[in-house]
Amino acid sequence: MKRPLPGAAGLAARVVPRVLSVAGTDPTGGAGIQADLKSIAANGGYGMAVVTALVAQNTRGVRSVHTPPVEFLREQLLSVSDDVQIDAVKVGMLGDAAVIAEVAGWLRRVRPPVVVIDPVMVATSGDRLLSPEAEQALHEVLPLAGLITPNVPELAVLAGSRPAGDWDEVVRQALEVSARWGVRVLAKGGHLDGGTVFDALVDASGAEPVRRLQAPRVPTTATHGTGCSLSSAVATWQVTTGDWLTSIDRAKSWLTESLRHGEELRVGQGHGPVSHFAGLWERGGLATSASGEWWQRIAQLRADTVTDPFLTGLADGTLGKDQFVGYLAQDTHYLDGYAAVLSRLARMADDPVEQAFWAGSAAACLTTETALHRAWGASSSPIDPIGPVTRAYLDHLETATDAGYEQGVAAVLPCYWMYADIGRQLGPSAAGNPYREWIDTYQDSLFGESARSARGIADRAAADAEPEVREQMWQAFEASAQLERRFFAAGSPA
Ligand SMILES: Nc1ncnc2c1ncn2[C@@H]1O[C@H](COP(=O)(O)OP(=O)(O)OP(=O)(O)O)[C@@H](O)[C@H]1O
Ligand SMILES: Cc1ncc(COP(=O)(O)O)c(N)n1
Repeated sequence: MKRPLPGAAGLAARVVPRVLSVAGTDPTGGAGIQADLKSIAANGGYGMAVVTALVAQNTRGVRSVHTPPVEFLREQLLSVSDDVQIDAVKVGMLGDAAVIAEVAGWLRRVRPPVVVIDPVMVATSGDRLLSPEAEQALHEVLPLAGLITPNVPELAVLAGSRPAGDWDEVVRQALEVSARWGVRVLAKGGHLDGGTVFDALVDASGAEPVRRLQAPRVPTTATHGTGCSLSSAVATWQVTTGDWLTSIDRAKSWLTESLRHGEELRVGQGHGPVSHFAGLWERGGLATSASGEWWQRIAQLRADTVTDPFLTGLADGTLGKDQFVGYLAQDTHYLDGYAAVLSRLARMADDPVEQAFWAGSAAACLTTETALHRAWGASSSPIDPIGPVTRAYLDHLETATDAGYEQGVAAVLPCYWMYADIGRQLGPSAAGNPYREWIDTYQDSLFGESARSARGIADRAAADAEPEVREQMWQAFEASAQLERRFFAAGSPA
C-alpha cells in the first residue's frame, strides 16, 4: 500500500512512518538499536526499539553479550504490537536460535506491512554476533522478510559458499540465496575494494532479477554500523514510497552523506560511527524557527481573517465595488507608509543582501501594487482621508522600527506572510470574478518567495537576538497580525 510522500502532500500533515527496530545494542551509539533509532529519525520516521541482546561493545570490538530470557523479549514485542500500529520492522542482531524462533513467531502473528532483515552475523571488528549453530535457524525467519540485506561474508554463509572475491560472484550468490529462500536480497558490496561501492537488489523471481546501484566510496574509517543504518533507512522509506529500489536509492544517498561526515564526530579509536544527522544539521541548522512559533501562536487570528466577510466576498466575487474601492484607498495610504518603513529597514540592515531585499520590496510596493490600485480607479494620491486602522498600523510599524532593526523586521513580516497565505487559501479565482487580478497578485509565486525571504531574515535576526529583544519581536509581529485582521474587517460589508 502506498502512502503519500512526506512533504508532497501540500497542506496535509506529513505521514511519519512508525518503525520498530528489533536488534542488539551498542553503548557507543554507532551500531545496533542506537544507530537504528538515529537512522529512522534522520530519514523521517518515528523509531521504536525492542532489544534482543545487550552487547558490551565499542568502536574497537565486542567484550561480551548478555541475552535476556526469550520470555522478556516476547514481553517487549507484545508491548509494542498490542498498542502501536507498526508500519515497518527492521530486524538486526538475533544472536541465537531461541531468539530467532521468538521473533519469527511474532512476525508471523503480527504481519507488519514492511519487514527488512539484516542478517547480522559478524561485526566490522570481526566479532561474532550470531552463534554458528543459529545460522541454520535463519531458515525460519528470512522468508518472512520483504528484503534481506546481507554483506559479502553474510551472503556467503547464506549461499553456503566462500566469500565472493568480485562483484559478479556477489550477484551470483545473491541470485542463489534469493531463489533458495524465496526472498528479495540487497547484496551490499561495502567489503569489496575499489573507488566505487556497488550494491544490487536481487529478486530471482522478478521480471528484472538484478538491479545494480553504485555510489562513490567515501574514504573514511567511520564505517561502524553502516549495515544497521542502511537497513533501518530502507525500512523507513519503504513505508512511504512502496518501491524497494526507490527506498534503497534514497537510503543510500543519505548514508553516503552521513559517511562523509562520520570522522568529524571523533567517536572512539577504532571504526567510528557515521554522522546520522550531518546533512540535516547542515541544511536546517540547530536553531528553532522563531517565526514558525509566532505563526502557530496566531493560528486562530489567521483563521478568523480568512473567513472575514470582506475576503469571502472577494473570493466569490460578491463584494460590493464601493467597498472594494474604499479598501483600496486605505491600502494606498498603507502602502505609502509601508514602503517608507521598508526603506528605513534597508538603511538599517548590516547585510547587503538584506539591504537589497528591503529596498526591492519598497520599490515593488510603490510600483506593482499601486498600479493595481490605479487600475481600480483609486487615485494614487487618494482623496479619502486616512482611516483610524491604517493610521494605527503605520504608527505601530514606525514605533517598532524606532525600537530597532529586529523589531521592525518582525513588524513588517505579517503583511508579507498573511497576504501570501491568504492568496494561497483563496485559491485560483474564477474567470468571471471582478477581483481576479487582486487575488492573483497575491497568489503569484514571487510573492510567496518574498514572504519566505522576509521570514528568513526575521529568523536570523531572532536567532542572534537577546531574549528580551526576541520577546519584543514577537509582540511587534503579533500587533501587526492583529492590525492586518482589523484592516480587512474595516473594509467588510457593514
Ligand atoms: N566507504 C564507503 N563509502 C560509501 N558507501 C559505503 C562505504 N562503506 C560501505 N558503504 C555502503 O554502506 C552500506 C553497508 O555496506 P557494507 O557492505 O559495509 O555492509 P555491512 O558490512 O553490513 O556494514 P557494517 O560495516 O555495518 O558491518 C552499503 O550500501 C555500502 O555500499
Ligand atoms: C548490536 C549490533 N548489531 C549489529 C552490529 C553490526 O554492525 P557493524 O558490522 O557495523 O559493526 C553491531 N556491531 N552490533
